Amino acid sequence: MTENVVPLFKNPTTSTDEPPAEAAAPVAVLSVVDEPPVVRPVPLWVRTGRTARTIATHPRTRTAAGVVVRHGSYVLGGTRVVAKRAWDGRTAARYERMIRAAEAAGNYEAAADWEQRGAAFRAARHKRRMDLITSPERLAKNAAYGTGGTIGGLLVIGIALAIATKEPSDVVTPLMALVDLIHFMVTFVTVMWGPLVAVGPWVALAGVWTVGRHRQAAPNWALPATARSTDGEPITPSIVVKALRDLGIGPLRNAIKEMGDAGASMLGPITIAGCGIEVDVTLPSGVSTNEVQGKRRKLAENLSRHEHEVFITIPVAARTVRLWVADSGALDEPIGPSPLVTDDTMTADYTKGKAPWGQDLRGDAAALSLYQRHLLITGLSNQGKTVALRSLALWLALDKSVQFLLGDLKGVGDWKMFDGLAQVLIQGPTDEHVVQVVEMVEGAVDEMNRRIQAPPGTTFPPLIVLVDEAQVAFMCPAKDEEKRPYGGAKANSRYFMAVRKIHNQGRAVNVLMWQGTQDPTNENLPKLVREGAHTRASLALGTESQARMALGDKAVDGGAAPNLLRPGLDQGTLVLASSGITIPAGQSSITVRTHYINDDAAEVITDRAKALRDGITTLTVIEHGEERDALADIATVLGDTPRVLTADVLKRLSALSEDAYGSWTPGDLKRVLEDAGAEPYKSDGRMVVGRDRVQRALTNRTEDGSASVEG
Ligand SMILES: Nc1ncnc2c1ncn2[C@@H]1O[C@H](COP(=O)(O)OP(=O)(O)OP(=O)(O)O)[C@@H](O)[C@H]1O
Repeated sequence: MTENVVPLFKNPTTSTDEPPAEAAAPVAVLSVVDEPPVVRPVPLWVRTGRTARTIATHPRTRTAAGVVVRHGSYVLGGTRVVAKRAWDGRTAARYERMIRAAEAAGNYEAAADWEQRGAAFRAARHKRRMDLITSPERLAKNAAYGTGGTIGGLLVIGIALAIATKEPSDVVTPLMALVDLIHFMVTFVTVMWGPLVAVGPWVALAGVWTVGRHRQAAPNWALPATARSTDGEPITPSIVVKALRDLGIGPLRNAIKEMGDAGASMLGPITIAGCGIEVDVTLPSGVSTNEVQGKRRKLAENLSRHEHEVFITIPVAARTVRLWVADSGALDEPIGPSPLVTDDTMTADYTKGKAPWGQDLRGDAAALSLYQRHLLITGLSNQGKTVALRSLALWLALDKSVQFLLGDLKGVGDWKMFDGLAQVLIQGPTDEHVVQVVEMVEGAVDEMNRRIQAPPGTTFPPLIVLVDEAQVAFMCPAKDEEKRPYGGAKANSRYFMAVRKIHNQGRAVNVLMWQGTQDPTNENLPKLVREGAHTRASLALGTESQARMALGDKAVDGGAAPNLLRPGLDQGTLVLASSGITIPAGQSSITVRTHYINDDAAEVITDRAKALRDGITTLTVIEHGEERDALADIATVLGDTPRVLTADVLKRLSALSEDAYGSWTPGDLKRVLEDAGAEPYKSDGRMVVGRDRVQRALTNRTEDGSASVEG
């Protein structure tokens, strides 16, 4: 086997099988042993220091120190509190403090009131003191009368007893019983005095310790971990005052210091509001409401809450901010299902009803009126915009008079349940889809114009023109044959102009524009379009400038902050500025946590909505070349003018409907007029169309509509 082994080393000197020959022979090995290193002794003071540090930093030492400091502080703090209470009870200190607090808060009326109470207290105290001067004499007299009376009374009882028992010695029996009682009490006190003196101070100590413990009167580090953790702590007036004091607003801090313990006088009552509390704070003069609003995060942290759990709004009262503070973590709990899902008998009323959308932060139902209001919902991607917009449409669909034209420029099926319910449903993200959606919106503009021209008093069914992911339309680069862009925000941009027209004039004739858009910028959501919406809602957004785009400056200046919602965590929570919802007085917006209606539930609701209507065939593409009555259109463009040049008629026709007449030649016009018996004729050497001829032809023409044309 050994011949098969290939050595891996040049001259292997050892083999695993045979030990080397020299290893067998004993060899005397001399080796140099290094001197052991000289270990210098550590000086005593260093060792002592180290030991002291080890002992001082040992967890047990720290725990022991914490216990000692904690309980010592409880006693000291409790003594301070008890002494202060006693001092407050006997002096006018409380009144002085309240006067200072009221003055610091700028509330001079309250200051005067406290001053009056203080004066009354002093007068009463003075009277008591004056009474004391004459009291020893009265006390002595009273004692003499009392003793005499008692002895007299006991003697009378003794005489009655002696007569009854016929035993003269019984006269003093009651008196002797009193003497015995006094003797017993003296003996009792003598016996108990020692233990009382020994125990008394300890009882007093325990009393002040309990007061101090109750007030947590110890440094934070010395408190037990459970008391130290302020997470989820209920909000009390002193916590709010402390949080405000530590906001870093100089005048506020000074005013609160000045007020001392009376700082809570700045606060209104703390009331339970939904899953949190609400309190109004009247700020001292010199502190503005928006200074406090600007410190939301710090205030939240001072209250041991996350930023999104604290809302600061400005109510009607002057110099007042309203704080809403959520119970810790309460906003992360889901809200219940929508009544649209739970109540399958629910119907809607476009004019008078309100869509059940969710809950406000107070936990009250948040319902939105959609009557004659254009709508805009924005938010970052995947925050619940489509679901929120769809919830409104689902409710409104339960009013059978409502019609929908629907463009979903994402096209992944979020709106597919509206097939068979909406008049038009375009779904898809491409430029072709945008073209279709633009034509759909332009169709709504035509409908709006027809409605506007209808006789006064005509009522119109609500027509909701809904475009989800509208930013795709604004950003679309496609142009039509005349080089007019479908997207963009120029004067000739087709989507932009159509939306603008509906915004300007649609409301009164119930043609309403609803748009959902993502991550707004000036490019994908032009200013005029943002501001044309009456109801503006925003889910979580990236920045304050986006919040301003979404909701407008007024709402953001009033405290609306969708940019502070947490993307991902606050899905479905939106900030809303609208006259269609009840917003607490003085606030400019309201935060709504919307119900989540998933696709399946949405389908159930649309099935109900479809059952309310006669079958609707939904168009999924816009048909070009609508049927038009050419002769009637010619009469329309002639108006009141007796004769109009054929060239001008052509121009006016193509302005009326580009699709139908844009490609017409003079020959086309001539043919239609000749067919109707109203052929053009020459006037002053130029071809004209005569109004009377057209009118006569319209009157005479047969019912089969021979003048209709397809463009
Ligand atoms: N009210 C709600 N409550 C809780 N979660 C919700 C709510 N609404 C939506 N969500 C969650 O958010 C997800 C995204 O919702 P949705 O599709 O409406 O977002 P989006 O903002 O329209 O997104 P994109 O802009 O990307 O289309 C849903 O799948 C759901 O998980």
